[in-house]
Amino acid sequence: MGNDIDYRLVLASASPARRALLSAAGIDAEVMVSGVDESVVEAADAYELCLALARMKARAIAAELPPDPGILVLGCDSVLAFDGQIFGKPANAEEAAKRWEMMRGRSGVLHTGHHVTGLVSGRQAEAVGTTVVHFSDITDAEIAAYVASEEPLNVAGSFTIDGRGAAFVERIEGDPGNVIGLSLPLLRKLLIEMDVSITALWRA
Ligand SMILES: Nc1nc2c(ncn2[C@@H]2O[C@H](COP(=O)(O)OP(=O)(O)OP(=O)(O)O)[C@@H](O)[C@H]2O)c(=O)[nH]1
Repeated sequence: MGNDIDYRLVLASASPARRALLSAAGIDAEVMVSGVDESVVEAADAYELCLALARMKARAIAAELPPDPGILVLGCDSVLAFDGQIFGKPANAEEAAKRWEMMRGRSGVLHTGHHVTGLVSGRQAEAVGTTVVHFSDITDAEIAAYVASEEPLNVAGSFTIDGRGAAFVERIEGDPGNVIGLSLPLLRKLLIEMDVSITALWRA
């Protein structure tokens, strides 16, 4: 990919947090939600699952776009690997509470799959960001209040590190953005694989 192309990013994700991370980093991504059925994807483990889903989301949007060499499509998917299980978003409040009863005082690994594809070049780059998350040993009352806030119902792993959930995460090992939903240092490296500088995506 040459440097004389006017690149812009299409984010194949409904996640407001992902869009906000990009915007804060100088990148105004156009959002196109793929609406793919994530349940059809089988994968051996959390790492493979989030990568396959990120790839599926990006490719679904890429297939809808005109062949513009400047468009790069980014798909992401986040899951928590905990105690041999894969936690996406909880099905309901009961599941969120049950998860926290298991997670409190222990740690899990938040995996976020990233897939970038160029429309005309057909080039693509993908990787999984992993961040270890150490949860506080919170009380039953705190779990009940957190679930009642509804925050944990819409996020992978039933927790956030930048919302109410921040009070319940002792520390992390790795990129915080990766937990929120998109790792910018990882995106930079994927773009380099495609001969694109992340600075080329910065708003003027
Ligand atoms: N703000 C915030 N959001 C989080 C955090 N952890 C996970 N999430 C969100 O949880 C959601 C994970 O579900 P995904 O299936 O990856 O993404 P989605 O929101 O369903 O959106 P799509 O990409 O369109 O599927 C994403 O929106 C993440 O941004 C966190 O610590 N903070």
